[in-house]
Amino acid sequence: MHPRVVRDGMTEMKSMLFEVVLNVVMMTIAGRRCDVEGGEAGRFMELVQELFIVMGATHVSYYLPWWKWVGGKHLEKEMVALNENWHALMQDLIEEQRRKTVVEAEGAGSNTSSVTMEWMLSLLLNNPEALKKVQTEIDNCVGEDRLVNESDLTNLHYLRCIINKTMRIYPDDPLLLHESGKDCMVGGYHIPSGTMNVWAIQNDPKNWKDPEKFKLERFLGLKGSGNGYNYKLMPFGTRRRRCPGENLGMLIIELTMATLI
Ligand code: HEM
Repeated sequence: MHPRVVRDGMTEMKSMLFEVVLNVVMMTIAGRRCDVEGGEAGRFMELVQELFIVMGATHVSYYLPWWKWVGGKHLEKEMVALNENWHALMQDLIEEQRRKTVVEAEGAGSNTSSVTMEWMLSLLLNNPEALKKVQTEIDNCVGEDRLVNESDLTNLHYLRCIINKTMRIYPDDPLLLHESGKDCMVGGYHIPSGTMNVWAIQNDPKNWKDPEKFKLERFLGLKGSGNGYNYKLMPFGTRRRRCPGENLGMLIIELTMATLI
C-alpha cells in the first residue's frame, strides 16, 4: 500500500483505508491481496460507491410510478446495470477461485469498515486530547518496538470506546430500521408509529445524555452492541439480520487504527 501525498505533505486516507479492508477480506475469501495495479481495487471501490448511492436513493419513481412510462430515469434500470457490473466482477473472481467461494460479503465488509475508520480519524484529529489519550494507552500496552497484535486488543479499552463513539454518531447504515410516522404493516410485520432509525436511537438524549458531547468514558465496561447495550447502540443491526461480519469488522478496525495511531 502506498500513501498518496495529495499536497503540502497531506495524505489522502480514504482509498488507503478502503484498500486495507479490501485486502483483509480478499485474503480471507480468495487467499490473495487485491490487484491494485490491475485496477481491481478501483473497480471495486467504484461499484461499492455506486451501490451505496443507489441503495440510499429516494427516487422520484417511488412516488410517481408513471415516471418510468414517460421515459424518466428509473431506479430499477440503474439497479439492473449495477447488478450486471457486480456480476461481471464477481464472475472473474469466481472463475479464478474455481467456483469455490462466496464473494458477496466483500461489498458489505469493505465499505462499512473503511468508512468507520475514516470517521474515526476525523473525530481523533478534531479531538487532540482523545488522540493523546489513546496514543498513551497504546504506548503503555504495546510499547514502541513492535506492531500491535490481536492479543493486545483486550487491553486497549480507550481505543474500543472511540470506535463505539464513532459508530454511535456515524453509523454506516443510519437509516437501518426505517422511521415510521404511523402504524403500518411491512412484509407481515407490525411497525408501530414512532419507530426510529438507528441514527435517531443512537443520538437520542433519552438514551445517551448529551449525545453530541465527547464523553468516551461512558462506553467503558460496556460489551458488544445491540443487546449488550439494551438496543441503544446497534451499528451492526440486531437479532436475525444482524451483521455476520461484526467480529471481523471490529478486528480489522481495531488492528488498523491501533497500528496507524
Ligand atoms: C464496521 C464494520 C461493519 C458494519 C458497521 C456493518 C454493519 C452491517 C449492518 C448494519 C448490516 C445490516 C443488518 C440488518 O439488515 O439488520 C450488515 C449486514 C451484513 N454485513 Fe456487515 N458490517 C460491517 C462489516 C462487515 C464485514 C467485515 C463483513 C464480511 C466480511 C460483513 C458482511 C455482512 C453481510 C453478508 C450482511 C448481510 C446479512 C444479511 O442480510 O443477513 N459486514 N452489516
